[in-house]
Amino acid sequence: MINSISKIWGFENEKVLDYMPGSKERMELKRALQSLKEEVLEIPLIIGGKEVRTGNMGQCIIPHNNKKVIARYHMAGEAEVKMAIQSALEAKREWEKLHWEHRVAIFMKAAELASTSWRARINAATMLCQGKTFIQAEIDSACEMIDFLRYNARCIYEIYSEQPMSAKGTWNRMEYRPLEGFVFAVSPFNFTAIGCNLATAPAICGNVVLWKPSSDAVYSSYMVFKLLQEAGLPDGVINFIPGSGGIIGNMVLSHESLAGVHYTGSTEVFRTMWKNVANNLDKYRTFPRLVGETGGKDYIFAHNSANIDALVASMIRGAFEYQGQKCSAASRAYIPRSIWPEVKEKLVRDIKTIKVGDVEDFGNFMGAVINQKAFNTIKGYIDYAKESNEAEIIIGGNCDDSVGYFVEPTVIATTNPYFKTMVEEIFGPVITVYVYEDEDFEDIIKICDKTSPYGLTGAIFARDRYAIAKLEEELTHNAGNFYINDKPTGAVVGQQPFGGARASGTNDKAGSKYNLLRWMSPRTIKENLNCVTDYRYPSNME
Ligand SMILES: NC(=O)c1ccc[n+]([C@@H]2O[C@H](COP(=O)([O-])OP(=O)(O)OC[C@H]3O[C@@H](n4cnc5c(N)ncnc54)[C@H](O)[C@@H]3O)[C@@H](O)[C@H]2O)c1
Ligand SMILES: N[C@@H](CCC=O)C(=O)O
Repeated sequence: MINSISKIWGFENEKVLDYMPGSKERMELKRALQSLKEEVLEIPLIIGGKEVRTGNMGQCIIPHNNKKVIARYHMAGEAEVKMAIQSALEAKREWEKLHWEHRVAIFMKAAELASTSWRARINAATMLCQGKTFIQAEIDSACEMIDFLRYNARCIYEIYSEQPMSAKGTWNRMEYRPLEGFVFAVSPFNFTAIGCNLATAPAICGNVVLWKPSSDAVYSSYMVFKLLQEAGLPDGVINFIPGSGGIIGNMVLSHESLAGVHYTGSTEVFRTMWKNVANNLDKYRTFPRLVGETGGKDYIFAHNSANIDALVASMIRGAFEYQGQKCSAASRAYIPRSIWPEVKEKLVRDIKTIKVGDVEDFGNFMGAVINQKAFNTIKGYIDYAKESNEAEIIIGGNCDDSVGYFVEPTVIATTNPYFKTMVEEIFGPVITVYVYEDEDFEDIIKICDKTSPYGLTGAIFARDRYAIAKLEEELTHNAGNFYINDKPTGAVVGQQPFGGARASGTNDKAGSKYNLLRWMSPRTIKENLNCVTDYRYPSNME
């Protein structure tokens, strides 16, 4: 329908299903888990819609059952990267001309599939591949992914509807062109939804994409890719190229047609990519857009007026859900001395009840961490605290990688507000508490602000409104997502646009208009309806 302007109506977040015993969703999920484990999948690259096999293989294992291989995947090398760029640029010709309604319809269809017939399979894949409990998979690979797809469609409609004013005798229009070239989407292991959004947000704007998923999330990312194909994504619009980040990154970032990087992952890798782009700057046809959402050292700051039960529940959920492997995870806390004894007692009492184990047992609150490297890093931080005379382990601290990469939920208390585990991102189930004297409240806010280089999420707990106002004002720049009397995790698409600044990234707010605008290059078109036919001004006329 070329001669129409379609409206995309309101947006509602996908409902989080509760998986009660005996429920339909629980039975479907159990069946999907069983069926996925029965085969060892062989995952090809997908370039121009065709399966490509290189024979250079990686493997996908289950984090909580680390001898169990669920897939082997082919890794891209130089030839495949070249092929993927060529196929993307070929697909671009038709894709960018396709009327936006047809483009958007594909992603709305993908959301519908993810909400219905694909829900159990993608959630099961996320549980096995990334070690998520059913509820953590549900909020990620079902709800957040569906929300990203639907909300982006809605935002496209709103952006395209924004048109400039026109003075009498002229007609001004804004055309929201896709970028010239291709976009490189590079995703982290920890959210299936983020991988989907990194690849599809530029594509919904009319761009073509090379998608390199994390080696620890190839399995679930491949399922997402198959879902997009079923939804009707044309060949070559997104090309799926798992493999080594360094090898693929170096080749892609030095290509003249690189138009943008859509990245989520560690700060260190984003810095490497940015430097790589800077070194290649003279080659590019256009300045590439660099969008990167990176690490965090997220905090909970309590005032002595805080509701202690709410504080404790948020510390536990914020620090230990998905084993602390969220960029938003609470990993440092500032607690006033006057309430610490009660906070500590309740924290220890509740953490003792946390069940850690195989995520297929729906009674477990936590599973294993993603891989051996992460296990070793997290254990290293815990060992460091155990050996320090500035810290003590309040609860937890044991690690066991014999069956899966299990780390107990761990609370460290330190006497040094700049202790290593108060500063560095750990990305595991470890939170460090600094107990401050109540009268030092204002000084400690300043310390909280400058302790870590990151600026992603932060949560404050207080009932005193002056304290809330003070914290909100003083901590303006150290969190892009700031929570009052809530945990610092669990942002919802359309409700709390997500992202942070400082070392946490470019803060382009994933799943929002701000992000989508980065994948568009607007063209302003002025048409004169009443042409000037004489160069002279009226005052020049004799
Ligand atoms: N701010 C956010 O929204 C957000 C969300 C999720 C995760 N994260 C961050 O991601 C990190 C955890 O994820 P991870 O362990 O998968 O991150 P990572 O940095 O190890 O990897 C991210 C991606 O970069 C790729 N990569 C590695 N080297 C590369 C190179 N030289 N060139 C191009 N690509 C390269 C990896 O293969 C992977 O696909 C944490 O730091 C976390 O805070 C941030
Ligand atoms: N958006 C997610 C975190 C994504 C990073 O890992 C949250 O708000 O918890």
